[in-house]
Amino acid sequence: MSDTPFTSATEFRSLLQDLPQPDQTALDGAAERNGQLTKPPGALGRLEDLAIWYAGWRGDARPALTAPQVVVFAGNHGVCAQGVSAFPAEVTVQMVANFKAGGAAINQLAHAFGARMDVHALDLDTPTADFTAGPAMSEAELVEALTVGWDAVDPSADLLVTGEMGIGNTTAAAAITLALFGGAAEDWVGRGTGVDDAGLANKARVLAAAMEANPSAKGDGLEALRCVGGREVAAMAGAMARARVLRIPVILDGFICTAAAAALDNVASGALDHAVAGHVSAEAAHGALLDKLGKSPLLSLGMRLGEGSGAALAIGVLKGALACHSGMSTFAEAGVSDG
Ligand SMILES: Cc1cc2ncn([C@H]3O[C@H](COP(=O)(O)O)[C@@H](O)[C@H]3O)c2cc1C
Ligand SMILES: O=C(O)c1cccnc1
Repeated sequence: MSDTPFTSATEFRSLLQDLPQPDQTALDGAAERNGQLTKPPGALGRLEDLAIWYAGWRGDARPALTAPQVVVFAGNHGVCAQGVSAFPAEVTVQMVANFKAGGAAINQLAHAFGARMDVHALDLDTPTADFTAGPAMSEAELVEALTVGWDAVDPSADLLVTGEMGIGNTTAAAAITLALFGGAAEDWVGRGTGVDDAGLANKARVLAAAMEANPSAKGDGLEALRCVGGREVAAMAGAMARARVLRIPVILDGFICTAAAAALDNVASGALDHAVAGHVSAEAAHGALLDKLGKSPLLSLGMRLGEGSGAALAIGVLKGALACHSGMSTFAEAGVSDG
């Protein structure tokens, strides 16, 4: 039995209307400390903003980052019947076994940056319905997936990365972004695991059919998650919302993770204030999506993997920012002239 504070999409929606804010005293204290550290003002660039942002959410002007959590959610997609991926759907369950055995990129990156990693496979034997014909999920299925995500967050974590594995999910993510931001299907599709030009055109066709079959997805984050998303995508949204309630900062990963985040932002503007963009992936529309959300990526490495991999790398950047912020001496402590 979960003690999740929502049992319906409506309750989840209203929970998002009343989210905690960062601690102003910690923000002020961190900004003041930042101004006293032994470096020219602003010389650590965005690392300074990152450290102050993190301090605000943690309620501590001089915080440490010692317990990052990476959670990878996996789901299967009925829309794979439309030939949207370069890989077969059985890769999803095979990769879950690989995650559990420690053999995937995200295992290595989580380990490299000192993060605990958890894997949650969501009903892999029952793919969501093909959303070119109607909603991918019922409301009960959506709530179940949001709940898995909500419950996956360790309350004692001090940073969250959500990752995903789900063959077909760049199509689901593109359908969510098309539903929320409009434009042409071609604006939001990308090559995912590596489809060719014909595959790209097919994905655009699938998106057009998805919008036709799911009018309620347009302009509504939760309906978009339900109708054209997927279980692992909804679970990421649930986990990010839980992190906000616990004031655990989040690093966003690639296109799919950011599409899940966009659904939350659509329901409640400001719902992503506790999140930074870890990287911009090579998936065609990720940069545009980050622009829509007003997020500037920390890294740009041409990655297009998902699994939380780009965000996991950015844990290193945030750790560096906090090592400087919390560990450096002030001008007074070091006896350095402050100009
Ligand atoms: C071996 C393998 C490992 C992966 N890890 C993440 N993805 C990524 O690729 C999938 C999305 O691309 P598409 O929409 O084209 O299917 C997702 O599972 C995503 O996490 C992988 C894909 C493969 C093949
Ligand atoms: O941007 C991503 O997260 C991504 C891109 C391609 C394939 N899988 C994930």
